[in-house]
Amino acid sequence: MNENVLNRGEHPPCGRFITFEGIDGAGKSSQIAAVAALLRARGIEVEQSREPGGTPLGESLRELLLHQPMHLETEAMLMFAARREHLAARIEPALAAGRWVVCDRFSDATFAYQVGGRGLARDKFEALEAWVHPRLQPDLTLLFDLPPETAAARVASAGADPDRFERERRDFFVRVREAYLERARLAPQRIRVVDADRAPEAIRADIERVVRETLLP
Ligand SMILES: Nc1ncnc2c1ncn2[C@@H]1O[C@H](COP(=O)(O)OP(=O)(O)O)[C@@H](O)[C@H]1O
Ligand SMILES: Cc1cn([C@H]2C[C@H](O)[C@@H](COP(=O)(O)OP(=O)(O)O)O2)c(=O)[nH]c1=O
Repeated sequence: MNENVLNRGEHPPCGRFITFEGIDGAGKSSQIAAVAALLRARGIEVEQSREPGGTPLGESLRELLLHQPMHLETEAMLMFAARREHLAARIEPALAAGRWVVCDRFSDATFAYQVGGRGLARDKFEALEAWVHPRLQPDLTLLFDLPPETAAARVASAGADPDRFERERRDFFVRVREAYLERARLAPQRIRVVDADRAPEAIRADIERVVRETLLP
């Protein structure tokens, strides 16, 4: 038998999936670009995306989610509807083709914001997660952790019009932060807590080290 055929068949291409999480103002955005640049410099093909969003339909749902008042369960289902589309149209095809996906938020955000922050029943979250991605989880999640006061000051000094989530009070973000940390305790191998209450350079060095140690040969 032809050796090339055997070698090709043994290892189908499969990219890695990295997500970034944290309360609003944690400082994810610029660090995502840095991680994507680090990977590209290694010759890895990277797709950068975000949730809610990442597809034309997902971006339309994002507009509604960020600005339109709605029932909590509607909010949770629309987050997962956008995610279903994102998985089908972008994440799964990219990973299957060997590309890496670097994404600003995924289901840990629904656990933190809708379950932790707003009080969605856990079994409803678990049912939606099991429906939309029964097997897939990120290979690595970087959780940017910092006090809500610091994050709120950053959001305020950025000066943009706050959306429906950014307008929430301190106690909401205290609960969101606690729910993220709870999820990290449940999945310590996958979710790495990053101290985000530091200068951007220190955070960047930390997350580049974690990405190197966990995912790069
Ligand atoms: N480590 C940091 N220290 C101080 N300010 C920061 C830091 N990281 C980001 N910022 C600023 O805080 C604001 C929110 O950052 P951003 O990356 O948009 O957060 P996120 O995407 O997590 O909501 C921006 O104005 C950004 O310039
Ligand atoms: C993905 C996701 C986001 N969100 C919220 C968190 C954020 O406040 C908002 C948008 O996230 P994000 O894109 O991080 O906002 P920004 O770029 O303005 O920092 O959506 C949820 O409540 N549940 C979810 O499942």
